[in-house]
Amino acid sequence: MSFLVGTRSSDLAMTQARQVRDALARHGLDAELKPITTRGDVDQTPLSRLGGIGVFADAVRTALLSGEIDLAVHSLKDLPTGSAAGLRIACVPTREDPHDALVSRDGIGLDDLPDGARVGTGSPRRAAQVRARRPGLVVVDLRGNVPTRVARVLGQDADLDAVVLANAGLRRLGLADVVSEVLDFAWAPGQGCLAVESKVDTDPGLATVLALLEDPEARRAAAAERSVLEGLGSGCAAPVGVTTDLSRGVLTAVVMSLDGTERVVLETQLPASPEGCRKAGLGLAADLLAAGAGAICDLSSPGSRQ
Ligand SMILES: NCc1[nH]cc(CCC(=O)O)c1CC(=O)O
Repeated sequence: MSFLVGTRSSDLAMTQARQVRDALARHGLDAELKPITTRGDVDQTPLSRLGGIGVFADAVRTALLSGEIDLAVHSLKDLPTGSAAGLRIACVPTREDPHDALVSRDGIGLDDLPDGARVGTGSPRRAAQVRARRPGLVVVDLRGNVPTRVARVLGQDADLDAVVLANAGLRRLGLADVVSEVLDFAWAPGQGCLAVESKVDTDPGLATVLALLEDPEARRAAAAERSVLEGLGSGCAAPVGVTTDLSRGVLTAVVMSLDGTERVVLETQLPASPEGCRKAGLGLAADLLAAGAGAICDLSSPGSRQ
C-alpha cells in the first residue's frame, strides 16, 4: 500500500514533502507526492489583504478530509492556530533554523546597506523589524515563492537591494549560499517547523511511523509560539515575533507597531509538556494585551505572518 503525501505545489512545499516521504521510506512505508494548488499560490494579492490565515492550508486540508491524500505537509507557520475538525498534527519533525535571513548583493549586512536602499518583504513583522533597525531603508512589499524573491535581488532584472526571507526555506532549497546575514529578529511563530497533518482516524501503521518522526522539542516550541498568536487573536497582519530558548526554557514575544517605533516585549518560563507550553503562551499573550500591545497595532486584522 502506498500513501499519498499532499502539499502545495511550490518548490519549497514539494521539497518539504519529499523529506517527509523519504523519512517514511526509511521506516519501510511507501509514499508518493501529490501537489495541490492553493489560492495563496494563484492569487498575487498582498497577503495582508488576501486574508492570510489559512490561505495556503485550506485546499490541502480539504484534500486530506476527502481522502484524496493521506498526509498533508505544511510549513507550520502557515497553519491557522485553531484545530481543524477530524484532523490532527500527527508529528512536528526536527526544526530547521527559525531565524530570518537577509539576501543582498555582495554579502552586505543589514547595518551596512546605504540609506535609501530598497528591502523587500511581504511580512508586516519583518517590515517593522527592518524599520526599527534601519529607519532610512525603504521597505517594499513582496510576494512570490522563495526563488522568485531571491531573483528580485540576484537575478537578471533585479530591482531590490535586499530581501528578508526565512533561513529555513533557503536552506531546505539548497540556497544557503545566497544568505548575507542571519538576522537576530524575533521570528514568526512556528517558523522553521513542519507540521505533518493526518486524519484523526488515519491508518494505524502510518500513525506509528509518524510518531517516530516527532521531535518533542520542536513540538513544545511550536505549541508555545502558536499559542501566543492564538491568545492575541491574531491572523496576523499584526507584527508579532517570538523566540524560544529551550535550553533556558524561556519564550519571548514581541508586538511591534508597523513603523517599528514602538514595541512591547515580555517573556515567560516554559514547562515540560506541550499543553503546559500552550498555556504559558496564552498567558504571555494576555500579559502583552494588558501591557498595551493592542494599542500599538491592529491585532485583529487578517493577513500574513510570514
Ligand atoms: N509564508 C511563506 C513561507 N512559509 C514557510 C516559509 C519558509 C519555511 C519556514 O518558515 O518554515 C515561507 C517563506 C518565507 O517566509 O520566507
